Amino acid sequence: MQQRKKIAIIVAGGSGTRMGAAVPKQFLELAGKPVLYHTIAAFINAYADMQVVLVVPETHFAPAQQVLNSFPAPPPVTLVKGGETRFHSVQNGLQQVPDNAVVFVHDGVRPLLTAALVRHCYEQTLLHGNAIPVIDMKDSVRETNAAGNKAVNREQFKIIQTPQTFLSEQLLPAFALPYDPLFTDEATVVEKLGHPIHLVPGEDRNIKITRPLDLVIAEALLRQ
Ligand SMILES: Nc1ccn([C@@H]2O[C@H](COP(=O)(O)OP(=O)(O)OP(=O)(O)O)[C@@H](O)[C@H]2O)c(=O)n1
Ligand SMILES: C[C@](O)(CO)[C@H](O)COP(=O)(O)O
Repeated sequence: MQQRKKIAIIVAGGSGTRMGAAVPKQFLELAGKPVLYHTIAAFINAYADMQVVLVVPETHFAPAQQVLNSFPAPPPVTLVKGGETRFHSVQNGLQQVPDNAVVFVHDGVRPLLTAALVRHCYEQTLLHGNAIPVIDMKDSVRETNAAGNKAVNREQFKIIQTPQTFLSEQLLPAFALPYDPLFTDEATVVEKLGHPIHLVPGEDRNIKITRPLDLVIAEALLRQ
């Protein structure tokens, strides 16, 4: 199968409101290194020819550069400024993407993904055009509405993770669409252009660090 350029857009342009820390959560320490260090390392360890586009708030270029300087060798990373929402941060990152690439879009605050997941997403994208990692729901689920609530069959639902991975010819035109607040991930945007979305198994450990408890869980998982 023909190989393609590999570009990881790591979105870390948020402010971490729900974490409530003094600095955005992507710069907090996790097992002795910033969260972002672990995330970048997972991608560059997956493929020798991986190129990373790191999207950070314009106000945080200096701490982002410090993270990059802490690698044993300079990593292949381009810094790009974040946007108003996650969608706009992805749009900014996409400006660095060449044609004929496989593009991974990953939350900077999911530092525990494995290189195996990155490689599986790449291979599945070559076969299916995209690959979206998902895990099963563990809890019971109810739908709420104005009238009250009702149980739903959880087998019909999946929890969506990143890296959401696409051929560049699917992702680039999709992000020319006007912003819609329902675009909470890339699959939703690409689906809007009519592309079927190919789900692949995600990883339980690939949590999104959102609140203080998530950092405690991530630390425990890293020390396993
Ligand atoms: N304008 C934005 C908003 C979010 N993100 C990134 O998208 C990922 C997932 O977003 P989320 O967990 O919601 O991060 P925050 O927006 O920082 O958190 P909060 O919603 O609590 O403020 C994070 O890596 C975050 O940095 C981004 O690049 N640009
Ligand atoms: C992209 C994502 O991580 C998939 O689960 C999620 O949609 C991000 O949501 P957030 O509201 O930006 O945290």
